[in-house]
Amino acid sequence: MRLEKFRGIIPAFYACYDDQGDISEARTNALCDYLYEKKVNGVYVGGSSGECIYQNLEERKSVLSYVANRLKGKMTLIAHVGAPSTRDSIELAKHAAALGYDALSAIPPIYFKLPDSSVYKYWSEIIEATPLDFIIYNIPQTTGYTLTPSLFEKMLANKKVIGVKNSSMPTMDIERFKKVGGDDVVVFNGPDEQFVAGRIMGADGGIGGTYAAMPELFLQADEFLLQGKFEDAKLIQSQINDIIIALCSQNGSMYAVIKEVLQRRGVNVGGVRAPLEGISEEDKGRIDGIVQMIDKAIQRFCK
Ligand SMILES: CC(=O)N[C@H](C=O)[C@@H](O)[C@H](O)[C@H](O)CO
Ligand SMILES: CC(=O)C(=O)O
Repeated sequence: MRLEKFRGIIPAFYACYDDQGDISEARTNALCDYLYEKKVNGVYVGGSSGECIYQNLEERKSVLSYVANRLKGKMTLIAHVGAPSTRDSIELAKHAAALGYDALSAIPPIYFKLPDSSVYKYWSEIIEATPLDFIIYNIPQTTGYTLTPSLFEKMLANKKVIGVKNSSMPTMDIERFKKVGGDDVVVFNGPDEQFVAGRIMGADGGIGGTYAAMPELFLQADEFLLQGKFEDAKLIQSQINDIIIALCSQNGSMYAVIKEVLQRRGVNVGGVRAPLEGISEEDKGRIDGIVQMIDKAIQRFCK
């Protein structure tokens, strides 16, 4: 029951900037409202997609506040509080707890290659700082650190650890983490390109960086799985993957392209922060095509 709210489709929330590149409360609210309207199950705030790595502590705190003010009580709120130092991570964690977030999450320490003992200590100190539940974020391709089932098991001895958001590519990792944790933990699929496979291998839900560009399609994929319509789920995943490949094939970074897609879908969240690159003139025309792909897929699959 306690874990029931950590299921379904949980978009990773994007950084919302004004035209000067500062965090925008109004644009953050607009993204909140759009996602609420789409009936997603929750949001994951301040992760990779939130450009957390390019924001200072005050900025990250204000984003957490704006989202909680707008969405608290309307959907599940997960705060990503991973930061370079344990000290800053704890400060973010306490802020999220005071705002009433449903759970915390954090990547392992980055930059220095630290041993498992340091990773364990880092996560444990964040967890001890607040009463909130905690979701480990395993994303080896960006952090360079791979969570093993044995460290996961060790972390699970702490009852506040409720699961893992797994972004490694093998779907077998999802199956292994689920095996270690059983029904008492939630495992989220990370790679959006294999959402359907991840769910079949045992993921309870998904947290993803492209969900907000096309929430209708991920909600429908999840629905097909719940109904046992695997052929339909496979078809929609294939269509989603064509769209993700297009999102990643422009001059601008994937997030810049997604923000332009959102703009065309009626939500202005500004651009991306450097060193992420913005879209080019040539990208603009091609992004029209991506929006058409999304619209066509919605027409085809979503009733
Ligand atoms: C490496 C990375 O950022 N992974 C995200 C989180 O798991 C995904 O949601 C991707 O944004 C998505 O799968 C697109 O490649
Ligand atoms: C899932 C994802 O992209 C994030 O961490 O924000």
